[in-house]
Amino acid sequence: MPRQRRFLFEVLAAICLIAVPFVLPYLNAAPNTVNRILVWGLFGLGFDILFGYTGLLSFGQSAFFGTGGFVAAYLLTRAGFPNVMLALVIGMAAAAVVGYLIGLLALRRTGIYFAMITVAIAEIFFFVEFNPLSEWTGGENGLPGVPTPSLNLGFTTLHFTSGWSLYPFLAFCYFVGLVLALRVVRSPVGAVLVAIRENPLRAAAVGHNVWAYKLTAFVIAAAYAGLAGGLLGVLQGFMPPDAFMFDTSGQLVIQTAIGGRGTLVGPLVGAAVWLFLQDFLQATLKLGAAWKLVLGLVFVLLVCFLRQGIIGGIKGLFVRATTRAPAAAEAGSAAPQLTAEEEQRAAHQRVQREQRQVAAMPAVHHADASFRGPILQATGLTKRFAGVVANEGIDFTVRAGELRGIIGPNGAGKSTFFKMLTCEIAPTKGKIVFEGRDITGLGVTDVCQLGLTKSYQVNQLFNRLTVRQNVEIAALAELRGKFKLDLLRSVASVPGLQEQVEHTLALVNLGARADAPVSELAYGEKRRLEVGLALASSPSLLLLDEPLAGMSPSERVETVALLKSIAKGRTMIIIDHDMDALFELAERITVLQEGRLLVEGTPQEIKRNPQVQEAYLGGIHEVLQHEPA
Ligand SMILES: Nc1ncnc2c1ncn2[C@@H]1O[C@H](COP(=O)(O)OP(=O)(O)OP(=O)(O)O)[C@@H](O)[C@H]1O
Repeated sequence: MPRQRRFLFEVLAAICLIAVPFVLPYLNAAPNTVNRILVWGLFGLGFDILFGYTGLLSFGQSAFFGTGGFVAAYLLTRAGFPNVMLALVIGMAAAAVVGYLIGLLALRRTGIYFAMITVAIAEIFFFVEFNPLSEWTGGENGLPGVPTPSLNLGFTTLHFTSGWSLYPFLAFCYFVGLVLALRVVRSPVGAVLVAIRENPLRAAAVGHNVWAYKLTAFVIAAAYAGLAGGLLGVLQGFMPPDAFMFDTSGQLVIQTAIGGRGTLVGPLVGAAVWLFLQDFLQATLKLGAAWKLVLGLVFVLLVCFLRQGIIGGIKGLFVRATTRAPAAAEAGSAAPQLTAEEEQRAAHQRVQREQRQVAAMPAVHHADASFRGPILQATGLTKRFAGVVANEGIDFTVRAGELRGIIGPNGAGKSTFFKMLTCEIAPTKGKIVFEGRDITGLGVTDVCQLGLTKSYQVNQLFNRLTVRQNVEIAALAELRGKFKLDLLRSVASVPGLQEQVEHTLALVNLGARADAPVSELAYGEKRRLEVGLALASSPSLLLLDEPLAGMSPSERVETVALLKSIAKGRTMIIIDHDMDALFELAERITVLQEGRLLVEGTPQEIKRNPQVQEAYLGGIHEVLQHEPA
């Protein structure tokens, strides 16, 4: 969200919050219900950062809601603490600390296992609150007598007691929470959280410390939950034991799904639907306990017909309307249809234009200028998977500035070799030295940060983001390091980011497609973006795993031309099955066969090598075909 739009959104949110006590009483809305919606909305802001933005579905938020609530309530009711606001902040901090400790444990697992751990944690907290800690928490009686806040302005004191009188205090807390959450999701940290939701493997491979960022989201969500828990006690004048109940976590998940995840205000809207419907079904229609049945049906219908939730659905309609309008305008002034020949000429001119642009740009490099030896040296590299020997005793050296090709029949162990070089998997035996440093046993993130990365054989993109956002994610890792808590700055204000993104887009010839979502790209464009993600981290050694795989002949021509221009001033290793392309591109070729290094040499030597022809027996033709006449 650009800065002006975010500011407009904040002003609109403030106006809505101010208008509520003037409008809703005319609609017979109970102030207590409105206040509860704000508390749940605040609770949901943190949860949405965790679930909607980072993709971590936690069923354990009640643990933090209860912790914050009971710590604040205990201070105010039993410890004689005089300041309500400070007690709320201490409760929030306690929930954040507990969130940090629980996160250390829960984030060791992903997906359903993570969700299961959070369920167990919620249950443990519920048990602890009712049993060993009941003396402090009041057990099933909770903690009565929680005071309401007041604000001394010097000349007068404002008392926020109950109903509409408490509303301004809660609305202010929600507004501050919303503004901070908006800052977080628009910050570089927010961009990385979305990348983790979309493709954690690639987020780690481009150099982000995925685990640390997940922990950050977990702690933020716990802090919001803690503050909301404290406010619940203030709102009710009593801290209820059910704050810790699993139902609380479940209700939060459902409200977020109803309102729309990944929207921040979705949980507030979901809470409004839930609580107004509850009031209406129970108080007006007198349905008694059956209100949950009706609410359940509403939830099922919403999930079936409005999968993105209410706000998500509205947002979708808005995006469709605003993207259709320029498309219609473009259609009105559509360029005349080109013939195939004209299209080919245009493509050729485009490549030449991009190459000229690239040549004019300074190459951004990660390389250690003081380093003089071979850039990469692998010794005795071996990988065994149970009974399968994928690589065996490979010795391999690449000098700085070289463009090396790797070929080998299917299953020869090429991709496994790349995975070991980038530390995606650990070798069973052997050693890897990069720029004079032993990197054996490091992780893929650290190695990328050192300047060694790869593009994948099967695209690993951030599919629901635009081309520009994809490249930004990779560039952010290079510019900010693997972990940085710049939570309150905007992505656009990261120094050097825009230059690096534009440079990379030009390198892979995607400048014109920068704002297109990945899902709208042609296959060849996706392959180029795959290379772009690796390039955006300015590696000193770039590995490309089958960059031409699956491309049409014209896409191959275009991409080979791009690879040539990318290769200038870089060190690259390319695996591909396209012999023509590789013999044209590489200075030296390494041939793998059955996991071992068969031979190494110039393209001419490799073409003539009888061992290579033998290795490609099934494809002997293929190698011979490329012999000069
Ligand atoms: N995770 C794994 N578990 C078990 N075996 C594996 C694993 N990864 C690779 N292999 C095996 O290791 C061998 C080498 O596989 P690898 O993918 O490295 O070959 P490749 O030369 O890249 O093949 P292709 O050209 O088809 O991509 C194959 O026999 C493969 O089945």
